Amino acid sequence: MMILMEYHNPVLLKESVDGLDVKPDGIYVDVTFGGGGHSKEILKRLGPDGKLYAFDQDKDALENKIEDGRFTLINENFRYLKRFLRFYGIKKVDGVLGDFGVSSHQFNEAERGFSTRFDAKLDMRMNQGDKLSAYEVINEYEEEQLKKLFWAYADLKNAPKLARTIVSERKNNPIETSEQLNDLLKPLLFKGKENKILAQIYQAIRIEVNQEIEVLKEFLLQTEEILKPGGRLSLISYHSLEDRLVKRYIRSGLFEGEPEKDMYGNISVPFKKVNGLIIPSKEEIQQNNRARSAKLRVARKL
Ligand SMILES: C[S@@+](CC[C@H](N)C(=O)[O-])C[C@H]1O[C@@H](n2cnc3c(N)ncnc32)[C@H](O)[C@@H]1O
Repeated sequence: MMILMEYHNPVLLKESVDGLDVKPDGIYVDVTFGGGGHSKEILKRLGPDGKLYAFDQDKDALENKIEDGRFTLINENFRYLKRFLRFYGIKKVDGVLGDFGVSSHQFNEAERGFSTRFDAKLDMRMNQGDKLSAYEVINEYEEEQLKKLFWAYADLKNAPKLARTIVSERKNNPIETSEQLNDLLKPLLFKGKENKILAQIYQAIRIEVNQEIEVLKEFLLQTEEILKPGGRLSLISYHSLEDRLVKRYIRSGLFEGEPEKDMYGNISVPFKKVNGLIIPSKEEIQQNNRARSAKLRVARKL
């Protein structure tokens, strides 16, 4: 019997689309289209004159394109949000939704190399046309660069040892597959926690390959420019680095430090948060394990 795997089961669907406060004739952007779960929900709430633009850098997502005159799918990185909206003649929008990270489809396709569960070539590119893959990170990065990324993106205490081991192994043999990488690193990981730590290491490599932190910052800065006053930002993050950037940006329009006060002690900020942090219910996590680390933040453009 053939089992058809779902492309992706949307996380915090109702809560995140509620966060957009969809106006029937509004213009919205879903920057992480994937299987189109959030996009379909936005379209349901839009009237005949509404518009939805969606981005996904993975060409596999194109197979989920929605046939609807109000919908446009753009196969590009959302770091070019403003540029591509301008191409379609759009300067300002009513809401932007982002559901970051990888889709279940990407994670479950062995040859994409995102999962520790399969033996595959080291890859992890969300955009199959990108030059940098996990192979280059593991085989060509300096020991110091590897150490830094294991520290910064996975907070691993034994980052120096992991980096040293990788560099010494690849002098003899290139590390080409996930099985080779797993076999090399597992003996260095805390007994009983190997799989969990390995998943953190993979996530750190994935963040580097897809430049996720830089891309998120570039994207956030553009949302401030393209949202109309009162426009909504509804963003779902899956790891603390991402969530911290989103939280700080919503609070102060900055990624670090505090905003400057004027002579009266007032600060000028681009957004106001709409509610506190929203996380999935126990029921949602039971039905969809991928939801377990999700954090939703919603803000309104001032
Ligand atoms: C968690 S999935 C989104 C799932 C989607 N909300 C749904 O309901 O099916 C994230 C998607 O965003 C895409 N993506 C991640 N970062 C991206 C970026 N910087 N630019 C464009 N697409 C990106 C991934 O390729 C993936 O398909």
